[in-house]
Amino acid sequence: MVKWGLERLDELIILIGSAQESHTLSNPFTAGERIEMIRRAMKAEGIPGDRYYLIPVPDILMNNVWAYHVKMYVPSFEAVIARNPLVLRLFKEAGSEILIPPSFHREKYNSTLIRKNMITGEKWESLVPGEVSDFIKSIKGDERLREIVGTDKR
Ligand SMILES: Nc1ncnc2c1ncn2[C@@H]1O[C@H](COP(=O)(O)OP(=O)(O)OP(=O)(O)O)[C@@H](O)[C@H]1O
Ligand SMILES: NC(=O)c1ccc[n+]([C@@H]2O[C@H](COP(=O)(O)O)[C@@H](O)[C@H]2O)c1
Repeated sequence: MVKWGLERLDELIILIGSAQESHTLSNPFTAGERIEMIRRAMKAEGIPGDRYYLIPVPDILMNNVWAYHVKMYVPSFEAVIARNPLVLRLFKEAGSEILIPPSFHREKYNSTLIRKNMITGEKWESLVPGEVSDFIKSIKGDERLREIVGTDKR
């Protein structure tokens, strides 16, 4: 998605959504850990640090004003790249230009599936960049997820 975006725009602002969350089943990693994963993956792909910003944005209770809440955290932007239907709707309603990237093997590159495999002990490493699996293992992230769901036997 990043490469697709950088073919169309000079710089990307990558939002770290639900930034207040960590240690949950759907968001096991802190915003800071997610920043490290993305930076490592970008470096490995040779994407220069001056072509993207990483900005953590916490959730709010009011969907209707979320796009304006995001705008408060980021520099001005030309277009929004997203596939999530709620994200697209909220930015469209707030008047932003929308770019929808294609789905790149979404059947396997899918965070819910990757977390499920971490929990059940199936292979997940090949579904993320090598630098990201190394980082997750270095912080024992897969163990953390198993503990969160209570399946860690120790
Ligand atoms: N293979 C892909 N091709 C296109 N877009 C993708 C792909 N994988 C992820 N995305 C987009 O990147 C964003 C993050 O997806 P990701 O699966 O990491 O987390 P998510 O949407 O929060 O899902 P989950 O609820 O499974 O954690 C989404 O907007 C998604 O549409
Ligand atoms: N009301 C809100 O806080 C609100 C609304 C829409 C999306 N979001 C966030 O935007 C992100 C969307 O993520 P994906 O594009 O990865 O599906 C999530 O972190 C989600 O929580 C938040």
